[in-house]
Amino acid sequence: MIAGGGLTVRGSVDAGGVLAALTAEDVPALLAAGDATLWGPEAEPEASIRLGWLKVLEASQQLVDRLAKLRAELLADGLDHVVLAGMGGSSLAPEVICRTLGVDLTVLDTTDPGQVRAAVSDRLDRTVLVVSSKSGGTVETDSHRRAYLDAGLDPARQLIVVTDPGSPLEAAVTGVAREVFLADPTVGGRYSALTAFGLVPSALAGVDVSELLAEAAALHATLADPAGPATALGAILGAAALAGRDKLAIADDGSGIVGLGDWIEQLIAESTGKAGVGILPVVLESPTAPVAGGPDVLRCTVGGAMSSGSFLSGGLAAPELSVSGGLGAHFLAWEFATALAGRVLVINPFDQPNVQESKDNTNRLLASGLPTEKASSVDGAVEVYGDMEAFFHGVGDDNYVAVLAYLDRHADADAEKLRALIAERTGRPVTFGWGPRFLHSTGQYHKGGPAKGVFLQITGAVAEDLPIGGKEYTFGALQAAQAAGDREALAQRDRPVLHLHLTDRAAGIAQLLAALR
Ligand SMILES: O=P(O)(O)OC[C@H]1O[C@](O)(CO)[C@@H](O)[C@@H]1O
Repeated sequence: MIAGGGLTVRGSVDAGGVLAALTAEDVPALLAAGDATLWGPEAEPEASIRLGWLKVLEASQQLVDRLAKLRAELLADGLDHVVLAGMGGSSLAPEVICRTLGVDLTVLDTTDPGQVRAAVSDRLDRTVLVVSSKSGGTVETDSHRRAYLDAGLDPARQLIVVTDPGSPLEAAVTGVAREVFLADPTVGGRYSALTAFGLVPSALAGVDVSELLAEAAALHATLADPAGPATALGAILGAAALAGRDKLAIADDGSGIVGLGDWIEQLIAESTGKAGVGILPVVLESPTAPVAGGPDVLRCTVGGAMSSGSFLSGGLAAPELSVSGGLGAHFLAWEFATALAGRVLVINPFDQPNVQESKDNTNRLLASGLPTEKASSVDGAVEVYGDMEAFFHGVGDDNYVAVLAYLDRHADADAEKLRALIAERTGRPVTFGWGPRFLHSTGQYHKGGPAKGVFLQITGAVAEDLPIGGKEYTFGALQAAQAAGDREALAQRDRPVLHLHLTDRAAGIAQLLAALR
């Protein structure tokens, strides 16, 4: 057990060799000091502009008063419903923070027309829209902003923007939005939890972010120590992956932190899944949910005060890793550990070289139109493009299955139950991702990580489409092009993809669940 800075890491994995090597080369201290050479010469140019998360806490602390003042002004104006439009690293942290503290925040990270329509028509007159995008060029986020403006949102009163200086979004909203927060450009999206990207939406929704920053500061003081908990975590992740335990099953053990697994998933999958290696996070519904897989899985519990020995039965009966502490400490520790694991795996943890492929395919399909495909078979509300039996029979002992659901994560929430059922049926680790959200997370790993994935893509009929102001395509067309674009990207890599289209979403999901049971 290693404890310090408000975080405790317990692990039964033999990480001694990796830890000794990291210590001998002084890596924890060098990383804490922001040394950009740690990932080799090829990664150095990117790393040299991506280590700002190690020294951002002071600047973040200075945001606290400004945010409190702005929140008070918004409330005085009758704006008490905060909506966050942002993908991946630009929304996952605020979602965890607000859910954990029971603060109401609507997160929009989808192109599903029904889900976007439901958000836009919910309390519009009381809504403050926070549009968060580092690059300022992410199509989903740009489309959300357009949808709200189309619906009549007054930007001078109701629009707040978080972006990097000089982005096209900054140019588009300066003088238009109520307030623009310019973030630190030396912090990449998935490392931005403790910057303006994590803090602005959370504080405006009503979270006192000081506590989060204090927890992170306490952990920060331990980073350079080779005996510190964040280094232990990084050494365990790296050593396990080197030894073939490259799936990280994550379950919350009842700590009250809600959704941390989804944030960790993006951080680890997008940071490590490249050059044919990587760690695949498998987010479980609970410690007793089926994990599946064998010695390739590292079982981890996060967030709680319960010790690993507390688990007597179920999926994570004997977690080999458990991490407990406050949310601020978790954020910084996992970021540090991921950067260390990147060094151990000899990859650049700050780029996402394969995310662009699906985006390029999407753009091409939006311009040229979707290919016409004919269903191989139709069963009730499910159109099958491929061979379902062959797909499931083809799942081998070294595969993982990724369920990719381009659906409404609220209205079609039952689709998530497919994960555990498919894990039980195939005996292999199964991930579940909502499209297009996962494209900014595990999507990098699917294309850049080990070629071991088999992919079940699910799309659904659109009852009522939604136009996007200033664009020739609708949300429905964008969603369909994203799904088709990702199918192409996977097929180009010879990965098996089975596409199911639900002509009636509720009936189709119920049918799939019944078939798997
Ligand atoms: O903040 P942005 O630039 O809109 O990007 C959103 C997300 O998309 C990615 O850049 C790539 O998928 C993520 O790393 C990032 O968090």
